[in-house]
Amino acid sequence: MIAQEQWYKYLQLLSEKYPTRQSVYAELIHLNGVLSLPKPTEHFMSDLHGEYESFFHILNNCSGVIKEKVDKVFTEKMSDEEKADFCTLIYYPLEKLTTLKKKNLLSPEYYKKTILNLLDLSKFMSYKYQPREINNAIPEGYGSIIDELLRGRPDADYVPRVYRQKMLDTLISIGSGDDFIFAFTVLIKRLAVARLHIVGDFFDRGKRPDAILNMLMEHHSIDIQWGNHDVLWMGAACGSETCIAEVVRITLKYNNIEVLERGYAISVRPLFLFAARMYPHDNPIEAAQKAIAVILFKQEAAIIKRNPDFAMQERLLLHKINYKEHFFLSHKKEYEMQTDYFPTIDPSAPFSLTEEEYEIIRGLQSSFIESRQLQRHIQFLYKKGSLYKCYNGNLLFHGCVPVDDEGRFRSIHLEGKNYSGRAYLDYVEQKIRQAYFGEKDQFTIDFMWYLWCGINSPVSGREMKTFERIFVKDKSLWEEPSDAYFRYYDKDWFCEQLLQEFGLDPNHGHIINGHVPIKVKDGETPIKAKGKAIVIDGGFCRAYHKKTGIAGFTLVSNSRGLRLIEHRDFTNVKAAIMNNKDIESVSESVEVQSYQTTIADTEEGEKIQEQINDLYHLMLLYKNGILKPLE
Ligand SMILES: O=P(O)(O)OC[C@H]1O[C@](O)(COP(=O)(O)O)[C@@H](O)[C@@H]1O
Ligand SMILES: [Mn+2]
Repeated sequence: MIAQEQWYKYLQLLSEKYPTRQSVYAELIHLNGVLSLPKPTEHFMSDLHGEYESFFHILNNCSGVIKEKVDKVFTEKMSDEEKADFCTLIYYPLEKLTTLKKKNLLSPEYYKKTILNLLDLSKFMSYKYQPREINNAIPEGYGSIIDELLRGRPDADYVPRVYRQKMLDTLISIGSGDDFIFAFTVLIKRLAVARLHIVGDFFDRGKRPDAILNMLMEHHSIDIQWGNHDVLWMGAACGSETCIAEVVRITLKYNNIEVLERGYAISVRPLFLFAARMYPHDNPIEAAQKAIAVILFKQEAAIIKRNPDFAMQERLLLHKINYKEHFFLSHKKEYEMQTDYFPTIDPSAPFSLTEEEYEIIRGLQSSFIESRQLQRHIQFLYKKGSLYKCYNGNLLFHGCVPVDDEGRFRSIHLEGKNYSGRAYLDYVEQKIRQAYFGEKDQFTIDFMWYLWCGINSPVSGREMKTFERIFVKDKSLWEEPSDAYFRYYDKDWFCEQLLQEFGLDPNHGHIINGHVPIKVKDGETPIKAKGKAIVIDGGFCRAYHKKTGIAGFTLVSNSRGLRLIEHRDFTNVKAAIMNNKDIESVSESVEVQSYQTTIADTEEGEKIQEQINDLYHLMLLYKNGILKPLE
């Protein structure tokens, strides 16, 4: 009864928005039309790892999709060179126009020809959008004119052509050609990719994660699934000293101090000064790396000791170094070390931080907490991000869902309770949010570090061996045991079980992961379990190109199915602008449907269907005189 009253109240409210019969009819007709449009295109990428330049280009060329469309529309009209030139204009309009201006090549004819071409391309690409959406995709201020132009080609042979011709001539003669070209290029990019999903790992290894985030903060439609490197930086921004030490260590390892100092105004000078005194024989970067690594392992020990639930006692390591005879003792075996010089470790109390080490980490901690730019970026990750996402029938997450050796969801004991499967991921997500927005108790902050490197962490799924990788020569100790998940995601039944666990259709859904670089050069394929799972870590970052043999993937989901685009190496943005040098990309179908998916099949479609139902009932209330419409 109550529910019915509430619904009636809701319909009354709705009648304020649609006060007349005509307005209800119009909206019903519109929404039913929308349901039949093809599903908008989604792009998925992961593991960007600070690789700003190539990602910047890929975002501008929409993973190669713009070139494909240009090839289709202008096959006969343009030479290959002209097409490449036109594409560069769309990718980098401001830079391209400036170059042309310098060469005195910007004539009224150029503007006219270019705007007409942009118009043709926009029209071709807007077929699957409703007019309202196209309008929303046009940058503010240009809406009505671009909309008018899109309705018909100014040189077409029918009545309104004179009118449109005049519009075009005027906008060129008053000098707004540049503005319109720019607006068209924005529109084209928005039409090409209706939704962008980034399946984790923005940070570390590459030079400019900060620039990537700045760029994505302007994106019109994006969601993010956090990766282990993201959670590490989120933990650092929450003030976890251990996460901070690890962030600083990785940044130094890749010689990326600029990200901290210029990008985030976090000074590493005190650490460098301290390290130079402690390790006078090393170069400054190496000294600082060692100094921060020792701080890191001391702090990790404190976390491990106070959190038995993490079951990481095996990762207490500093007491296993024999400081006199210079070896590392593991399972009763002696291993040679990279260094025997540990001036900040007292062998009788190896886990204790020195006064100076305390000071350094405290100093870094306040810089991380006070960095406005870092906090802005982390808030963006929280706002647009989540641990996993169910979107249009697919399941997106960076790493894994912990399972046992038989592939059954493993039960994880934390804070006095057991969690498994989806409930475990929900618990983890809630903790990640609590660490930033809720009560910052010790466990919650420690857990952020655990999520970075623990075997039960859904974003890691590995037991990391950072200490061994830095200090022990024998690489057999570098191997990182990983969750059985990574052995099972190639099995159909396993993927089906996982999709079901998340309430998705096991026959049509896909699992989309990042995290594990796919060694394409060794014949490995990102397509697992006949396409039920797709692992899209193609190694955007340069440091990993050798490992994968390529330079990243984009997975594309459109109304006809799924395809995977494999990107090749990229020179740089300057060459792209000056010589029209695009990233080479090869595309492969993953799944081709005989039917076309429409908006009715998507999540947005479900919402629209609900709106239609409500409007239909409002219409009945008007018809039966229960509510009185305005005449
Ligand atoms: O290749 P690097 O930068 O030395 O890092 C190696 C470490 O990074 C990790 O691969 C984690 O990073 P990813 O999430 O990018 O795989 C660890 O498993 C490993 O210990
Ligand atoms: Mn990862």
